[in-house]
Amino acid sequence: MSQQSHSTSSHSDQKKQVAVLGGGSFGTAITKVLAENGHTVHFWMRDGNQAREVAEQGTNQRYMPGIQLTGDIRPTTDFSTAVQSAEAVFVAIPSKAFRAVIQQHAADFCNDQIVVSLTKGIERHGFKLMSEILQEEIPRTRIGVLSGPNLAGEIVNCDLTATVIAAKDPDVRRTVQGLLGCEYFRVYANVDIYGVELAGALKNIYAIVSGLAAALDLGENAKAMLITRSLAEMSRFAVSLGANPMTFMGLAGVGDLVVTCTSSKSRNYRVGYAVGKGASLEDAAAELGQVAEGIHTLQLVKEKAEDAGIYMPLVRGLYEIIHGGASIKAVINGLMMAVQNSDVEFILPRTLTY
Ligand SMILES: NC(=O)C1=CN([C@@H]2O[C@H](COP(=O)(O)OP(=O)(O)OC[C@H]3O[C@@H](n4cnc5c(N)ncnc54)[C@H](OP(=O)(O)O)[C@@H]3O)[C@@H](O)[C@H]2O)C=CC1
Ligand SMILES: O=C(CO)COP(=O)(O)O
Repeated sequence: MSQQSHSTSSHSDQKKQVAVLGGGSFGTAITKVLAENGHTVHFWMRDGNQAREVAEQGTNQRYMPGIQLTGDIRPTTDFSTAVQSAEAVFVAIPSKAFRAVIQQHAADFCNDQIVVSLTKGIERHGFKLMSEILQEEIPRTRIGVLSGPNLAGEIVNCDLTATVIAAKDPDVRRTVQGLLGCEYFRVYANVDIYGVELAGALKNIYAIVSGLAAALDLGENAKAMLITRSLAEMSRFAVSLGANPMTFMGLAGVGDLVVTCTSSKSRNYRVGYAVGKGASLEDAAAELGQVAEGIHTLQLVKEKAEDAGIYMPLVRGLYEIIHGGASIKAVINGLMMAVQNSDVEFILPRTLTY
């Protein structure tokens, strides 16, 4: 579907003041949806030149070349101006900078303000998810997480997309559905914040694995095996950390895993593909010029899984290839020749098969 200029009507007729933090690909995509739904969007970014370009040209050429932004978008580098009057704040800052940005500006948020993380990553210290950082830094606010199969490059073309808002507070869920929902963007609700958020972060690792497999042209059966075993592995990990396994059956789980493991539009997939073709991780990441959260998440999840004794052969195999200098062929052979195991371990527990 090609790019369209949309005069969409949001599910709610009320036009609101909202804020988006982060001027990258996803911040731009969500800003576009919100503005097309008629809301006033205070769009915060740190780069003054970029803010000027959005204000004067209605474009963000660095992150979304060729995309025209329309509606009441107010780009700013002034954080306080951005969040002050916003009913809801959407945060699209990469996980590495997430806490620093929120902490520095914590005083600018209002009591009971809705703050929604769009970020799919994990903080190194303490293995914290972004909603946990929000809870620690701005506990006065009402917190949500938005995650799902949401390639920014498709959303800006108004291609049909669904996502998940996870929040404990039903008013947060309803408000976000009202703000974002339109004929090309559908928002489903969940209460399992931890599961939804963890799914979004974990799938980035498996997108790298799938990109790597695609570079080796392993075949269609292998693709299906990899995606399905990725789902088994990520849900095993998440459940042992307290998430609801059923969340992984939804858009934030299977949905996001499928889109990022099958599309070269995913940056994590592209990193894996480049490594599979012989590039170093550093060169692959530099070539991308945008964030690929899976690179950092891989290391954290590998360490966490080892500490907690969680069986994660794909994570370990990818880590050995990327950081341990293991040959891809040897890792694949090790995975295929590992002890025969059960398919769905929630039905037939893994240990019973030995
Ligand atoms: N793109 C996508 O399809 C999707 C992305 N996400 C998630 O959204 C999050 C953001 O990703 P995305 O927008 O794609 O990333 P991009 O790489 O496209 O952009 C990153 C943005 O973050 C800004 N940024 C980085 N560090 C700081 C900082 N210290 N202070 C202020 N701004 C900062 C960058 O600013 P600058 O240009 O000045 O460096 C840039 O605007 C990630 O966690 C990603 O996983 C989720 C769903 C879909
Ligand atoms: O999360 C995404 C799609 O849902 C975007 O994936 P990448 O960060 O790999 O581009």
